[in-house]
Amino acid sequence: MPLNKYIQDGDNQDLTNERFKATFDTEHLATVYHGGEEKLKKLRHIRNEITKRGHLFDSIPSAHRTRAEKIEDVSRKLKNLMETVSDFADVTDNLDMVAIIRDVMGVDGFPLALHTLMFVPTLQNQADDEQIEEWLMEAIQGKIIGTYAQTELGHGTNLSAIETTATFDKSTDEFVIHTPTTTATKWWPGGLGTSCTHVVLVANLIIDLKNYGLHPFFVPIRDRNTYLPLSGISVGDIGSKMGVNCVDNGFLAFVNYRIPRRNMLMKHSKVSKDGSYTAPPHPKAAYTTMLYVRSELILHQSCYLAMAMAISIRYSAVRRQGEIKAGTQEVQILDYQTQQYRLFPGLARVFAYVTAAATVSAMTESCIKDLSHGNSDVLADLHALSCGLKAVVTHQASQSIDQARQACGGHGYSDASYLPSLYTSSVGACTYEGENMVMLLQLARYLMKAATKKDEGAALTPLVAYLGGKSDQISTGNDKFAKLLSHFEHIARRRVMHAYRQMIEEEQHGVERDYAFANHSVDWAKAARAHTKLFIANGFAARVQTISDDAVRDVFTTLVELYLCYELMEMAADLTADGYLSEADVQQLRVQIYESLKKIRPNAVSIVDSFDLCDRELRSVLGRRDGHVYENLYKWAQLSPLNQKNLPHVEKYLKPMTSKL
Ligand SMILES: Cc1cc2nc3c(=O)[nH]c(=O)nc-3n(C[C@H](O)[C@H](O)[C@H](O)COP(=O)(O)OP(=O)(O)OC[C@H]3O[C@@H](n4cnc5c(N)ncnc54)[C@H](O)[C@@H]3O)c2cc1C
Repeated sequence: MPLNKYIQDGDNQDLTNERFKATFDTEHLATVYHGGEEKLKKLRHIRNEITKRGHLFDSIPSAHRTRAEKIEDVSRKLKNLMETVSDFADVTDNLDMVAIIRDVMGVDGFPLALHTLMFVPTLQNQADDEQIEEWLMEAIQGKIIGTYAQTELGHGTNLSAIETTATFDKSTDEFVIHTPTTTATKWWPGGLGTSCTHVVLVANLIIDLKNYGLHPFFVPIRDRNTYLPLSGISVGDIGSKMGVNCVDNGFLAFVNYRIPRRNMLMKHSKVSKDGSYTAPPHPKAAYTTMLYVRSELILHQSCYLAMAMAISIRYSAVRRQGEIKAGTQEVQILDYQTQQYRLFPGLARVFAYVTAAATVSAMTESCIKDLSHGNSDVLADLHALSCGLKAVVTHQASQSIDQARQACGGHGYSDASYLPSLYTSSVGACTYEGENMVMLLQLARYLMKAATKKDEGAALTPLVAYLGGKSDQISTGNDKFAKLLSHFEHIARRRVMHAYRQMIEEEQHGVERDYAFANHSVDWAKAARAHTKLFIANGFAARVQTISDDAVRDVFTTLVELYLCYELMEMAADLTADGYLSEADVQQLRVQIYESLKKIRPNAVSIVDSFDLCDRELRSVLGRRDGHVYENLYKWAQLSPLNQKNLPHVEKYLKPMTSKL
């Protein structure tokens, strides 16, 4: 019995040969990747149930549809899904729902994406018990469809400049919602364009002319029967975008629109009938939704990257192009070291990010529990970390996906590969949920405080304890990765303290701290990246110890080795600066990368098989399990609507040019 369980008769022979090379049991790696036997079993059960339901599929690939048709297709599947999903899955289990949505909807989004990802979680975390009782079930059942409306035309990042107002009118016990200027128009919320009946609106709370800052409000915007905008509301779609075009991102403006006082989400802050305001117990209590969403985002990114790796690595085993020595047989492109160097670091990142997502999700859950008991000790650490992870993971995942696309040559550029959708969906996340550079600078401010503490000899929390270490103490312990991890610590410490010292020096010359920080923000952003990479690297390396299967642990160890060396080489200049490592040491790291590529090569296809992604989910002609790429690319092209007869552009413009009649 071959160790790779994805072999079937009739498959492309090159792919089958690859699968026979596996040194580990793909079932065992799939179990590790999916977080345990039970989870893998459940995922497969769900997939089988979806397979039985034809009304959850598309008959024509999405790439051949117009934007309106795509939105219609995903909406049909969504309605069908909502009617049956509870028969085969636990709708409150987030992992189940992520898998189902990815399978049925794909990665270009759907009108209720923000409803699931932001609207419902915001109600869960920020509505009080009575409000939850009133709205949550209807929201979960899709009787209320919502989104999260925060960004305005004029301001996204700078929340303090958000202009929309919610002014309390004591006489009627209502809030009056108003859009005072064009720039105050809400812009971007997913699903707002055509689909939502409600929004969680982020607006300035005004009581007796005093502005209490931004607060969330539950606001109906469309009639649930007619779908017409309610009086006082202007709403619509903002048009097509680089990607995620199955989401109808929208605009929204209000003219003195009234909602009851009790429509302010009041779990944390409250306004009573007489207009008195109660502040939240912890000023950042509402951050928990953000933490939750960011941990989800990291998980989504790891899935997108896993899909891109499965597509590009399988295709690279099927595709033959060129010869290593002239006159010999054309080689599988996966045999080129350059191809491996392009793809395998991305493969290692998949496992690194899955591990980081699981860790940060557990930390978030425990932080939310602590907060409910009034303990907010870890919130600052976790919030800062989540900013860094969001920025580093979305950026690197999208970079690796684009590398995967380029590594597939011309066919990678075709929508038939699904790589363009994966890239545009992944790269969008560099902007939403906190623009990446701004996220890094938020983490940098936390690191600045930590560096100050270190300077003052004060105690450091565990996540920044490395700042107190010394760079001349390269670990010589037995742990395989200890030395590499001490290099990560060195880089993070060096970058943080370098940015800090530059800033302090300016301060000593009379520059105010805010300006001194801003003048060194590039260095601070680099410090934030290094801090985040250290966290990911530590978690990934530690994960190896938890794997009991020897063969899987060997594969995992090689992936960790590649990950650590590759990320270190991306920051190589920091390693040789100040004589920390010699050129020869750095060359050794480079050699270790090439060795890891060689070790991964025979297992590459089996590793991506172990992601256990089915063809329906992958939506990629290049990434098909059976490897029959060429005949199916031909079939895919036949479905193009441009292959119809008598196209208007030909009839109206081209024929008159070419016709001799
Ligand atoms: C696909 C997609 C979906 C979205 N969905 C939603 C949604 O559902 N709901 C919603 O409310 N919003 C949504 N948004 C909006 C998104 O949250 C904002 O675009 C994002 O917060 C960035 O804000 P901005 O567009 O105003 O960019 P800006 O803040 O104007 O950023 C522009 C540039 O300025 C830089 N910059 C800004 N401030 C600073 C600073 N302090 N220091 C240094 N550099 C700075 C940034 O780094 C960036 O390079 C979505 C956006 C996209 C692309």
